[in-house]
Amino acid sequence: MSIASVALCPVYEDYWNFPGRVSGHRGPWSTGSILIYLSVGGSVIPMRVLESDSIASVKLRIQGCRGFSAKQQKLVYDGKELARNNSPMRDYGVSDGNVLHLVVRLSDLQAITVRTVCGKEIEFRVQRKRNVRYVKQQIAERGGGIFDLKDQELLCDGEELEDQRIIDDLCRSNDAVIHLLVRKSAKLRAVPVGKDFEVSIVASDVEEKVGDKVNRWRRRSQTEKLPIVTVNPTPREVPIEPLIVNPKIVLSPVIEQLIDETLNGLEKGNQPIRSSEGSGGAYFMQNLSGQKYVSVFKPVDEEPMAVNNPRGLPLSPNGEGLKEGTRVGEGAFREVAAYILDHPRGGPRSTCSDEKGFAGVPPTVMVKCQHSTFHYSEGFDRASSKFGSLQMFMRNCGSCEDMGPHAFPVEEVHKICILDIRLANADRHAGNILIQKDAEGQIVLIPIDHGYCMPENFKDCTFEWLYWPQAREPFTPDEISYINSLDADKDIEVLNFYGWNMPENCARVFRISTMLLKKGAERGLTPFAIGSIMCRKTVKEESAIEKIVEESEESVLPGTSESAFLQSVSVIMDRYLDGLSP
Ligand SMILES: Nc1ncnc2c1ncn2[C@@H]1O[C@H](COP(=O)(O)OP(=O)(O)OP(=O)(O)O)[C@@H](O)[C@H]1O
Repeated sequence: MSIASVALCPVYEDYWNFPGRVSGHRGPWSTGSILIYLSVGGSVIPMRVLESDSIASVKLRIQGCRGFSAKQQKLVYDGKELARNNSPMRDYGVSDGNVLHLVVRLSDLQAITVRTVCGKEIEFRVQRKRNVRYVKQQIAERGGGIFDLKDQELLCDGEELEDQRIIDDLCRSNDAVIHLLVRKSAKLRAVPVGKDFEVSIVASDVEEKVGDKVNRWRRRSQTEKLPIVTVNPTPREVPIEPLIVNPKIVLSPVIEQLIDETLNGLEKGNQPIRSSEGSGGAYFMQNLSGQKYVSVFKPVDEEPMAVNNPRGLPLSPNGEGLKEGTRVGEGAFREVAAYILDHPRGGPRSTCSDEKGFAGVPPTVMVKCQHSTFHYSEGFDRASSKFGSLQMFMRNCGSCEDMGPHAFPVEEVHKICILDIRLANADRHAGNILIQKDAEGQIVLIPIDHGYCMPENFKDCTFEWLYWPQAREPFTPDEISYINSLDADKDIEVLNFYGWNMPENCARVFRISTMLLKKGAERGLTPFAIGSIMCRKTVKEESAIEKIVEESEESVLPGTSESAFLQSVSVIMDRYLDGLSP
């Protein structure tokens, strides 16, 4: 966006009120003071900063003035995310008069915790736009039928909350304690905790009943027969169907069910709901009853800087994505590739298997989908379907952004470290790991959002877990044996079979990442040590792996085959790693 076009947009008066502002002219500002423009939601906010200000401090100032939590902000300049919080603005080339795009990730979901007196918890998240009745339905459903809908009463300040009351209004305007009464012998109490509220049951005999019912419900769902999907048996237009490029591919039952349930919801008229989080378009797809999200659809044309991006990000000038070495429109392939390559412990799964992968990437498939609620910059085009990734919606009680890492089990962190190192993930922030609790209350981490995996270079590799203590623990023998079983060449073939012919540069990065993971694990290096080799400390300072690649490039003659080049990388990498050992 040019300054000329900025002038046509409404300008907020906040400029005059920004803390730290002394007067209207540049004079009083110390050297390095620049005026930038924040473009957010169709408005432009001028802001004076220092070139030496870190990204984190700029985000904090935005938080102070606009109220958006720094953690929920994403700043984009010149088509790139300013992802390294400790780096100064100048390292990203931001200078006087530049326009930065601010994407705010507002949480769509309100976390609710129902806790029994015995400490058992039922956790779920509801969309903020939902009403009190919906919350009651969820409590009834999650409680395995113990809290009948008709028995529940939600109270606030002694007043009964009507079923139509919207959750967002309730949580925003009320700091008071909310009580949920169950007209049997149980009483629940909800207390606001930060932006969430926590509901606890005040009753003595509930726990056992909840356990029984939940178990019975689980048994029932396990024995339910999976519906068989028929993929467009007639030429009639269906709202969603899988994209299968290789006729040898047989969809696994879990993928069939995912598509089928999404189709049922669409055919019933349950609209996709656009997430207010994220820098691209992501839609929560509902099931038949409209009571549950079953999947998340991310259309390729709504990716950041793609033509129909709903977050107002400008078009990419050269086709490069928000992260270095990625391409706009390829995010969906990468999402699917991460699921395919997340092999179970026993090795790659067959196409019709739905065995869970080592890291637990949710089942993901490429689909073609049509709906008028999707974003079209130039109006809905009835004739066109959108292509994109469809991923199973994973029940969760928040993301790692909402919680300190200390409670995460080491093996849960390690499985994500292994995935990210292999795939040279350029977007592993804490919001991209969901938290679930299993039947025993143990934390399970779910990696999502793999649209920036397998880039063409290592420049933007970022791993949130690098700062977590678990990453400094050594790999277990089990993990090492999984790492030993990995084979980058075979993985590339597998992706080829699924129709993704990985570009040469991406394949090179992928092979080198796998090589580093294997060599590092063999030498007893921790995920932290290996991850540190892959990540830059600052925007400008090259990582060790980049230097290894550079040295290898210089050491081979032009026209050298890829395998000879990789051989050279292997030798230089060995030398580097041996130098690290005590
Ligand atoms: N499989 C999933 N199950 C449950 N929720 C999901 C799933 N995938 C994405 N989400 C949620 O959907 C919202 C949008 O997802 P998306 O990955 O686009 O956002 P994001 O991680 O914030 O993106 P970005 O990295 O661009 O900031 C987030 O709230 C995310 O937690």
